[in-house]
Amino acid sequence: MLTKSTDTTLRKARHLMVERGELPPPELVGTTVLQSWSRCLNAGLVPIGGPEDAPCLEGFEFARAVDRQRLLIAHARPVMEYLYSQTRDSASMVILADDCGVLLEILGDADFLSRAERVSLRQGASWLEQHRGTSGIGTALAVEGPVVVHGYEHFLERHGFLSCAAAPIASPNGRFQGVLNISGDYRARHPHTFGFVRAAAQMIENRLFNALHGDALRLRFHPLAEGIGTIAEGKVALSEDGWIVGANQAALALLGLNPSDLGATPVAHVLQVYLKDLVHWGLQRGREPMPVMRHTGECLFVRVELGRKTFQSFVPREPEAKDDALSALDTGDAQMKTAIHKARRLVGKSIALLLRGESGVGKELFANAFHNAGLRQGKPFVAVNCATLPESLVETELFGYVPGTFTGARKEGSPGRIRSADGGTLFLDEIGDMPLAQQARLLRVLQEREVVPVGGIKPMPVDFDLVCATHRDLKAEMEAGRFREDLYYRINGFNLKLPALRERSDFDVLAARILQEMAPDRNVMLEDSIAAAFAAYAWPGNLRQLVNVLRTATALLDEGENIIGWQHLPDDLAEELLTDRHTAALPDTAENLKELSEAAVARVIAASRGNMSEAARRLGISRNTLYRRVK
Ligand SMILES: Nc1ncnc2c1ncn2[C@@H]1O[C@H](COP(=O)(O)OP(=O)(O)OP(=O)(O)O)[C@@H](O)[C@H]1O
Repeated sequence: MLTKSTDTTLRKARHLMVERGELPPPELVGTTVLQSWSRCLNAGLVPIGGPEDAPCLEGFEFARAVDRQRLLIAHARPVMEYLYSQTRDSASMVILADDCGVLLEILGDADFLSRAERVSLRQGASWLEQHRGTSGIGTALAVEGPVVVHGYEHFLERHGFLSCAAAPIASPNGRFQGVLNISGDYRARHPHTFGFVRAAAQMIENRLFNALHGDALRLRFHPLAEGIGTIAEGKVALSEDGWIVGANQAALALLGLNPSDLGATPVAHVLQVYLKDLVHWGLQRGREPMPVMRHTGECLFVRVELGRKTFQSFVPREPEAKDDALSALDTGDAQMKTAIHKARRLVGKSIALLLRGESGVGKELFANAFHNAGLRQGKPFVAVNCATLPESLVETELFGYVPGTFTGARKEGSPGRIRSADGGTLFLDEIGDMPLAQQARLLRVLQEREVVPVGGIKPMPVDFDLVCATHRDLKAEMEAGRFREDLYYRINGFNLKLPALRERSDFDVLAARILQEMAPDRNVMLEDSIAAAFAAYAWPGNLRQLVNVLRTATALLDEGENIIGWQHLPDDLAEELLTDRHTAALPDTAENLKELSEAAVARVIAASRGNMSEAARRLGISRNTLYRRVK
């Protein structure tokens, strides 16, 4: 608290106190100083003369005091060094004292330090009011707030050459842990010192808070959204089950709590909000402040900061056998497993996901599963194929338009696909095919999180998770100048490559699962020779091609029939399969070729339903040769 006295009134006030032993009237000296003088007189201190016999810790006792405040010292030291660098050569010193007023650390100019030494401003000395009268450190501890004590406001006459600015440092548990103080020659008093000290004390408090609660879920709040991040913001740390375990002074005041309430108050007792809602908000909205009502009816704006512990305890950890939408895509292939595992870790983190992979590998299905595995499940999943949109329509389709923008447009305008994804997930398939002009516009949307519809001027806020997909090499597209570099980095928060079907090791399980989904009551299976041919086939159209083939074959099954044979396959595919031309990765050793050719012969015989003449014809060899081969 700043004092109000001038030199003249202060001289009068001191005269009354020193000469007559009376407390001066409040108009002569500030209340803080007056009350401090009163405490000093009550403690039996005499303002003039008197021996310098106040306590000073030394040796083991001082070492113990330092040890008790190791954390405070470690976090205060860098801040003190910064303060000192700002006040160097100004006949002053920066002091850290503990909660008992014992000076722990001192940085200062050599000349001033020796003057200060003479009045016991040295390590180990206690500067509690009852020991050394009114002073920055002692009075800040007594009033539990920041103070300036200037010149002869100090109770003891011999401290009159000092000007002190001090601010208490609260611990992350809401109690006072120490004091930061700058003392200098009173003639060199600088008006900014007080603000400096208060800000520095808060820096130390923040460092302590983060050191103790950095892993926990933290809330930063203020009655005004703009107040978050300022010196006046409240800050609390929550335990994994939602109890308030740490708070700064502002938080205690804003929530009407005492330090003893910490560890004994669930957040839901002071704020009308559930823990899970705070976590969901943090996951979905990041730094955006959440309006939350106090039980007393006032509104606070709360920024949720999710620490490491939050992710471990609130967000389901990556269970291997998790039953979510992504797990449905796991049919045993190691590459897919890895992709699913990685994607699951990204769920709910608002990181733009870029899916790479050949056409038809299931990128859209994967994106949809990613959406459904997260907290945006139930919100829109909007897929846009950038390759199939006519260039002239890309803009209006994506960004929407305002009424009356062009002839033939809908009277009421259109929100566009991006705004339709608000709250959910936007999936931009074949992003590599988006025209350059629209890339620039999309980039703005992603940066600003706002859409300006075609023909409009008013930006509309949007909130969505972004998943993009491409079968193109976007880096090559960038180098060729067809894809914007800045957009590439925006959409590529994390990229995942989905394997081509021919690279997958789980063909049989995958095919069986697709058949099961297509005809849940029929137990449809592939004839063995077909299963073998399918497993070896290159599947240029990937899952899309496989799904189509299986759907057609299932449709061609007679009633009561449940085995898909060669007759259920389209001719062109059967031929491809039989000629082996498109089989995947042919092994190159003679032995493997022999095995392969035997397998092919066996397949053709099976496809010919054991009819050797037909098999020989299909293979282009005589019946006798065929018989020799199969002997
Ligand atoms: N695991 C799966 N199970 C069943 N069907 C699947 C699976 N994966 C993909 N499909 C089907 O394959 C087809 C192609 O999938 P999708 O459209 O997701 O692939 P894509 O890679 O996005 O294709 P493109 O890049 O050419 O648009 C879809 O009909 C989809 O339903």
